[in-house]
Amino acid sequence: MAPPQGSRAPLEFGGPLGAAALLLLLPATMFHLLLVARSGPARLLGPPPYLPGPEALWSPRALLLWLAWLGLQAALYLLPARKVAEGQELKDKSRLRYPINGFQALMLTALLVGLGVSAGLPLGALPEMLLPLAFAATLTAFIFSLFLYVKALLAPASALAPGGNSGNPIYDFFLGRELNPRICFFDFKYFCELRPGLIGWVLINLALLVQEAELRGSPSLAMWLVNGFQLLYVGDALWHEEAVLTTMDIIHDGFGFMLAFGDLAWVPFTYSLQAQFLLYHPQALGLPMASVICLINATGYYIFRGANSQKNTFRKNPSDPRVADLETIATATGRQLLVSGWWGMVRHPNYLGDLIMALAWSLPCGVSHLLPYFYLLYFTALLVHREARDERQCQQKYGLAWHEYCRRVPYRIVPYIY
Ligand SMILES: NC(=O)C1=CN([C@@H]2O[C@H](COP(=O)(O)OP(=O)(O)OC[C@H]3O[C@@H](n4cnc5c(N)ncnc54)[C@H](OP(=O)(O)O)[C@@H]3O)[C@@H](O)[C@H]2O)C=CC1
Ligand SMILES: CC(C)CCC[C@@H](C)[C@H]1CC=C2C3=C(CC[C@@]21C)[C@@]1(C)CC[C@H](O)C(C)(C)[C@@H]1CC3
Repeated sequence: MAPPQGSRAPLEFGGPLGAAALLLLLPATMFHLLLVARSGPARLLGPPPYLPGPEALWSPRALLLWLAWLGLQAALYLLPARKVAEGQELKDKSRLRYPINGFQALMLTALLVGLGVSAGLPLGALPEMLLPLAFAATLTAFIFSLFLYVKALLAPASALAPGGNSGNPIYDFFLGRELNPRICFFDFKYFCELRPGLIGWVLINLALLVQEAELRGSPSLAMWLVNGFQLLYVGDALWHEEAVLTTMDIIHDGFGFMLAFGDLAWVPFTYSLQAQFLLYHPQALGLPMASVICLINATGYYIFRGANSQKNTFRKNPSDPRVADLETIATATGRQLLVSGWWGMVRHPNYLGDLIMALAWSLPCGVSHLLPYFYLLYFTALLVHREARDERQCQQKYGLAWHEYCRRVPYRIVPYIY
């Protein structure tokens, strides 16, 4: 059994108490949002319209459907991949290998859903099952996180994450102990981060669009925009799948309840909130306003993609002609930091682009309700917190060079503001 490691790593999320609170608060928030989105007043800050009884949450059919979805995505993950990528170097100097077939999984899922619909599959009935499906996903996340916690007890010390090994079971269960839990080639964290939740999110959006068409004759322009923007975001993530290997979640965070619940339940059931809201609260959106919103989304996407691609290209090969002319700072680790281009504008240009897109996803829902702006509010808090965590890690990793970078690029996310 591996001894607890990293016990001196500073505790995050308010330590064990904070983690215990989040274990309850996160699922409660998700169910609150699901209930409020379909209620008339749709008040984000008001009480839920009713408290669902066990019969509204528990459905063997929904559980079966959810397990079948996970099974389908796992089977698609195991299909031959166009490429196998290597991850970052680990503590023991080894590198893990990852299949790059996420976009293929998205396409095959679309094909299967298309075939299902033409054979009579009632996709428009899915929105009625969101509550029991979310319950099944939450249950799965709890059980799966328990499995991950136990599995980590048998893992060698070198396989453990820097955080998540405090010795406090609740905290470690929440944060995740093992960095890259796997069975053979099947990497649980990498699979969950990009497949069932992200693809599930766009499928739920599509089902909401189909139900709107069934109810009102055709989908509204607002619904088309939300579906289109979020499909672009998910398609982009899967097209650039390899880039996820350099994100904080894969490199630094253990795999525990936070990510398991986040990936499997939170993403599909709360990120589809705008489409859920639109189904029950139709919005009239004119073409001029729709064009402005498209422009906002395109600007956000341009910054998000430009920044992420620039960093990934640079990390893979600093002499790549696309980044070779950029100014850099040398660090004691041998790695360099970009100090011009996107990364010379603010220290997290990719977060800025992501936030601008988040705004564009909410605007089609109008300004009469706060609820569709939940994603923007939550995401701002998540990214501000994430930026602070990354800042601490970079300070540790790069020391003086990081200070120099912060001096040269003083703003974190929004130029001249933050
Ligand atoms: N939709 C959602 O719910 C979420 C989306 N995201 C998105 O995921 C993406 C990845 O985010 P995340 O993993 O948090 O962070 P980043 O992709 O920004 O990665 C941060 C790392 O980048 C490297 N880095 C920082 N500054 C520089 C520089 N100047 N030059 C070169 N490398 C630098 C450092 O790692 P090193 O030096 O070791 O390479 C640092 O640890 C973002 O676009 C974010 O918006 C994130 C969370 C949730
Ligand atoms: C439930 C908690 C409050 C927090 C859970 C956070 C997770 C939902 C997010 C942590 C990092 C994420 C990323 C994406 C989705 C959300 C989670 C899992 C991402 C896959 C979205 C698509 C992007 O293009 C990306 C850059 C690949 C993202 C990577 C981080």
